[in-house]
Amino acid sequence: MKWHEVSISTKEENEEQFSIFLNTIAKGVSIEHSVDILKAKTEDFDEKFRLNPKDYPDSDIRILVYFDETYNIDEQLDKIKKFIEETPLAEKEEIEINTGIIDEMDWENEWKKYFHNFKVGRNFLIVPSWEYADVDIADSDKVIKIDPGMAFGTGDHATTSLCLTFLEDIIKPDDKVIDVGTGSGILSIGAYLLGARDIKATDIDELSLQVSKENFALNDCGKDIAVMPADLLKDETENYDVIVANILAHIIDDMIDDAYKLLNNNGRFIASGIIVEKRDDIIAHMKQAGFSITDVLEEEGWVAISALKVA
Ligand SMILES: C[S@@+](CC[C@H](N)C(=O)[O-])C[C@H]1O[C@@H](n2cnc3c(N)ncnc32)[C@H](O)[C@@H]1O
Repeated sequence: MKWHEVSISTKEENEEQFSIFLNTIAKGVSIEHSVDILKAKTEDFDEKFRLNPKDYPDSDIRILVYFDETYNIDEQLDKIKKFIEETPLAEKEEIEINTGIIDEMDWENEWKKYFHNFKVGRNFLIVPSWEYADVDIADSDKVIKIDPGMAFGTGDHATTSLCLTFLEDIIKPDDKVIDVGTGSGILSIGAYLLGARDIKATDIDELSLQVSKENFALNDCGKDIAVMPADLLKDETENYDVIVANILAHIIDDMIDDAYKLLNNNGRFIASGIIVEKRDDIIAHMKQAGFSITDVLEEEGWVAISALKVA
């Protein structure tokens, strides 16, 4: 099947608003950060960059939006333009939109060009499953094999790596953990490698649940991680030592009170996916719920918060 690809180049500050809106109208949305594109360009002399330099911004982000061929692309472009007109966005006049047609296989595999093994935190080594046989592994490496497919969570997005960094510091052997919005399952696998044993991975997205199960099997922890559909912590009844969630700020906001209720004393809520502009509101709500904020990390405009429940 052929696909319409719409590419939108814009400031990184606009990422959250665009991604929320575009996910409601398109079949697929992928966000490329200029740092990653430039890394790929210098590491691989990326062919695509040389073919289409104008598609690649020197700074900020490029959002790729996909509609299958049954869509009327002009109508979709009108919706995008209306959204831009009606939404307060940074440097609107600089937003650039291009369109093209591609084969399905292209966009399902496109991101693989940019995904190679890399280190996160002190000891995590993230390895794309298709590279595993060729990677040198040190004794100290905690290897997460991953094939995210179309789910979120290769580990190289700041929101994910900040969570892994926090998990490295806080997980204790046999901790009971819930990973809300598991995506590819990467955070649950990280928690497992750090010694957590009673782990639940949830998501509202069916595809993510399927992909995470595949990744748990790939990392030989399928038996130790329960996977289930759930909307945040709304129907959760068990108690946990660690709750980790990398979702957007307004969604994190909806789960703060439930997280506090469900955590054991001295338990931690690791919350990520928060743009820097929303940090203070989220921290204020966490404190109001009863949490002590012990650490806040920031990278590429994203914030992750480590909140402690003390009785
Ligand atoms: C940014 S991804 C994070 C994936 C992975 N945990 C990581 O850190 O890379 C957010 C995930 O949250 C899921 N999600 C969004 N809203 C949710 C909700 N209300 N309840 C549970 N999961 C949700 C999405 O489907 C997506 O898989």
